[in-house]
Amino acid sequence: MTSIPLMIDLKNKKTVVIGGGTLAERRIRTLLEGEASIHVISPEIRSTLYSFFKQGLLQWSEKKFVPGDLKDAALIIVATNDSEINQSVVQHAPAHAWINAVERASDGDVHFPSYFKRGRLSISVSTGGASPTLASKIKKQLEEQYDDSYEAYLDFLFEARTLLKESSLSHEKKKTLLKQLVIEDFMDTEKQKEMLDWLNKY
Ligand SMILES: C[C@@]1(CC(=O)O)C2=NC(=C\c3[nH]c(c(CCC(=O)O)c3CC(=O)O)Cc3[nH]c(c(CC(=O)O)c3CCC(=O)O)/C=C3\N/C(=C\2)[C@@H](CCC(=O)O)[C@]3(C)CC(=O)O)/[C@H]1CCC(=O)O
Ligand SMILES: NC(=O)c1ccc[n+]([C@@H]2O[C@H](COP(=O)([O-])OP(=O)(O)OC[C@H]3O[C@@H](n4cnc5c(N)ncnc54)[C@H](O)[C@@H]3O)[C@@H](O)[C@H]2O)c1
Repeated sequence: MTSIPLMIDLKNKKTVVIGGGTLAERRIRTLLEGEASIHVISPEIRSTLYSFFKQGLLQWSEKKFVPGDLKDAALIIVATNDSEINQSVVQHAPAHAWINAVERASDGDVHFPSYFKRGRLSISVSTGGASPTLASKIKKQLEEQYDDSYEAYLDFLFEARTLLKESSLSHEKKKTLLKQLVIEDFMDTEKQKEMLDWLNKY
């Protein structure tokens, strides 16, 4: 399988999760960050998922999977501990839907990478299924390199870039400044303020 990384906005997109165990919970935690509309189909669900259900964060149908459950799904997470059921879900998935198959990734077409966020900065790591453990290890190393301070720095870069785009500065000057913002030491909040004040004049 050849995959490409893609950032996706799942807000209000119908996501059907078949199964309510450990793996379903891991996927649902990620999906909740993306504000997806989540519908869990499973005769039993873990207590954490039950509390999400009680808080109104997801819908839950307390029953076994039937093919009609997949109607209108944009994304389907196949996460039961029964291989035959998992295969049946994949077989009945509508052609338009994306599938994440936790038991055997190659049965689906979407992978979940290891990732972390620092505000607007997202860093994700995938090993193409070779070693999720290595992906997790690399992520931890990058988490140290790109620490919490990057959140504020990214907010600054966003604001500065927005001001630059709207400014009357020449195209060449804009290009030079965009490069300088990441080459020079603009992690310093004093320097950030000076730059924003300067940009606000143009
Ligand atoms: C990153 C992370 C995100 C997450 O799952 O949320 C993730 N797996 C994590 C952990 C982990 N998973 C497994 C172990 C046990 C040790 C080992 O095997 O190494 C550990 C280690 C642990 O638990 O710490 C076992 C395992 N994983 C997969 C299979 C099935 C298969 O290979 O087909 C099996 C065997 C199942 C079995 O035993 O039967 C498949 C996948 N796991 C993926 C992601 C996708 C590929 C990512 C990549 O390309 O690197 C993919 C394809 C799933 C998908 O996206 O659909 C998360 C790290 C969280 C973090 O960031 O800390
Ligand atoms: N991708 C990964 O990283 C990874 C890691 C470990 C395990 N796995 C695989 O993921 C699968 C799920 O593991 P788990 O630990 O979440 O299992 P689990 O036992 O915690 O949960 C299984 C869930 O499936 C539900 N279920 C069973 N039959 C069903 C049916 N007919 N319809 C709807 N729901 C049904 C159960 O009610 C339960 O909620 C296993 O097959 C395992 O091999 C994947």
